[in-house]
Amino acid sequence: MGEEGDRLLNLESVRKSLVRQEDTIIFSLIERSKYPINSRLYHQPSLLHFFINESEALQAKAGRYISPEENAFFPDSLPPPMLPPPKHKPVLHPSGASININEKIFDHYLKTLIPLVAAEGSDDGNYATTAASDLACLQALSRRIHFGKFVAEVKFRDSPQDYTPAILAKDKEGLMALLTFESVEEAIKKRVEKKAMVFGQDVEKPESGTYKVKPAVVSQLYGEWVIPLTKFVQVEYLLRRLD
Ligand SMILES: C=C(O[C@@H]1C=C(C(=O)O)C=C[C@H]1O)C(=O)O
Repeated sequence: MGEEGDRLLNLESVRKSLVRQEDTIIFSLIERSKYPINSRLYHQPSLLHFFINESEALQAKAGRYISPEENAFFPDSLPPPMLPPPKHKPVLHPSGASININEKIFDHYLKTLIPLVAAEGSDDGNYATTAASDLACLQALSRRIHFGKFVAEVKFRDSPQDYTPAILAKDKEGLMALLTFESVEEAIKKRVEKKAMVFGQDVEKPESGTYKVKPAVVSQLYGEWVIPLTKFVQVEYLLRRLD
């Protein structure tokens, strides 16, 4: 949401941001698909872990985690920002800051997603560029999934009378039903598949039907993982909304 704060916070603007974030996610996956799995990067002690930790320390100093849209993968012991915190009124309920499901995201990314998008072959030695591309994918996915906090905030503000009883009753299923819009989800799955076709095609031979990342994988990624986790974040946020 940034500086503009409440004025721009509505379901339409939040959904628009999610649509734009699809581009970032798909392009980052296309970048990762240049490299094979490169599993040495993930062996203990993990070079990827080190790469993310050090990158996050640098970005924390530059103020990345001042933004409520950003959640670190290794939030413990990050250095403080060099900038003063923003003066505008926070959009989210303060307890939203305690929701961080990056461990889940990291785990699923490593185990399930990399094998689906990585290039053929097992190791090309490009560990640093592969790690940089893993970080880009992870940050884009994490931002999208944690954006559920903003979606939930908007939905709550639009109809507190519907959400309040379910929050007070800690009714997770009821909250899930209230915040779900199946037609929106179906449209997202179709759109990301189409984007993967357009962004990942061979522009010289579009008829070849080869894509840098399989469009079906992207729509599966959204349907089975990104959307369910965004909804999980929404429920977790709403449960704390009246604390
Ligand atoms: C994000 C929203 O909430 C839910 C989650 C969605 C998602 O993660 O893409 C889509 C539709 C809703 O079921 C929304 O309503 O836009």
